[in-house]
Parts: sequence; structure tokens; C-alpha cells
Amino acid sequence: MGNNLNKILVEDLDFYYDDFQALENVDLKAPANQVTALIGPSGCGKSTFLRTLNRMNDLIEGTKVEGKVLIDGENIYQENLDVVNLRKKIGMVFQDPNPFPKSIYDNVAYGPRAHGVKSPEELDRVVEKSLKRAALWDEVHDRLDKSAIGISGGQQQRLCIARALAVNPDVILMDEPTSALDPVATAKIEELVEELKENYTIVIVTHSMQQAARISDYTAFFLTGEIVEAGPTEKIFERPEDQRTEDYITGRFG
Ligand SMILES: Nc1ncnc2c1ncn2[C@@H]1O[C@H](COP(=O)(O)OP(=O)(O)OP(=O)(O)O)[C@@H](O)[C@H]1O
Repeated sequence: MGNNLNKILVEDLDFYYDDFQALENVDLKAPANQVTALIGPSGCGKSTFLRTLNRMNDLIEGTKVEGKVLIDGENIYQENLDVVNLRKKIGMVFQDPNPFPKSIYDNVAYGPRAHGVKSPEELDRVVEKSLKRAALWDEVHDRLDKSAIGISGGQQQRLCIARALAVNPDVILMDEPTSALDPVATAKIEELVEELKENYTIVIVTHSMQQAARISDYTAFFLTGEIVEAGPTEKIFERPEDQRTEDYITGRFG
């Protein structure tokens, strides 16, 4: 079990919103402790695909999935799977920072409390550890009881990452986590993603090809619901095999 172990293995995935097929025949491997970037033009299915990885699409009525998503070798679409447990293992961070209108502390403690952690010492420990891992502790440790709404957008996004880390996931899904942030806050999140991969497997949707090139190890290029090409980031950007990939990364469309 080395670094190349496929944490996530997607096989022949199709996805429908009612009659509309948003994903077709998608195959993807996301290796453990690596960053996998999903790129492609608007509307090509990146977010839909990301949400199939922790069954967030289940919450949207009229959707249907066919195919397999194996996480640690187990198909998450098998019957009787415990979805609450799945989402604990597969955390998610969204485009717009969305902290709860609660204190910084309570945002991070929310998940552990929901999963039954009651001891104040244990909660303190988890909150501190999660905020440290999200590179936010130094900036907020003296105001944990203040509202999360009062911190900057970049800090709010790191708080959302801390909130995701607090339930001890092993995969983190990020849907354009920096698109609402300024360049300085974006750089901090990118730095953080690089640190986090030591302990987590990360799948990130990004509109920015520069960002994908900077922070990811693997890249998958989506076009109209299909993966055109996937592989090591360097190869996708420097020696793409498909003309459509080359056209996209050189800015000819999208
Ligand atoms: N809840 C929904 N109901 C119906 N169709 C949807 C829904 N969400 C997305 N779609 C459609 O599915 C397709 C893929 O959308 P998706 O948001 O996954 O693409 P995307 O690549 O993430 O786009 P963007 O980069 O603009 O976020 C689009 O045609 C979109 O209109």
C-alpha cells in the first residue's frame, strides 16, 4: 500500500438529472494522498461529478446514477450503505465560504458534536487540531467565541476546511474553493491544499488552469459530461494526447 493506491476508483459512471444525462461513461482514479484536479469549461459536469463522490446528488430529486464509485475498494452506491458515515469520511468544501452563523469554535465543533462527542476537553482538542491543520489557529485562537461571520472571506474558507477536517475525513472534495477569494487568500488555500495532501486525498474542481497546474498531481479534463483525458498534471499540460485537451489548455475555447 504505497502512495499510488487508488483511494477513489470510478468505473463507467453515468448520471442523469431527470432525462438529461450530465455524465457519460466516466472512469477516474484518484490516488491516495494526492491532489486530483477536475478541469473543463462551464457546464461540462465537474461539480456534478464531484458530488457523485460523496452522494451529495442524492439530495437532488429526480437524479439517477449508474456505474460504480469505489472508495477504498467499496462501492458507495451499494444498497444499505450508511450515507451519514460516508459523508463523514468524504468531506466537502464549497465555492462560497458558508460558515454557520455561530462562533468560530461552534463551527468546528459542530460535526464532532453531531457525531456524539460530548467531552469539552475532547472538543477543545479537536477544534484546536482542526484549526491548526487548516492554518487558521494563529489568526483566531484568541477569538474562538466570536462570530464566524465576522472574519474575512479567506479565513471563512479556511474555517470551512477546518470544519470539514474536524470529523476526521480521509478524502476532501473541494468545489472551486478559491473562486470567491482574492489572490492573497487564494494563495493561502493553495498552500494549505499542498500541506493537506500529506494526510488526505483531495479532489478539487477549478476553473483556473494555472491553479490546477500549481497544486495538482493528477488532472482530469471534462467536456460535455465525459472525461476526454486524465493523467499526471504535467503530462496533461505539457503533452496532451487529445486535440480537445490541447485546445482547452491553450485557451482556444472554454
Ligand atoms: N440540479 C440540477 N438540475 C438539472 N440540471 C443540472 C443541475 N445541476 C447541474 N445541471 C446541469 O448539468 C450539467 C453539468 O453541470 P455542472 O454544474 O456539473 O457543470 P460544471 O462543469 O461544474 O459547471 P461550472 O464550472 O459552471 O460550475 C449542466 O448542463 C447543468 O445545467
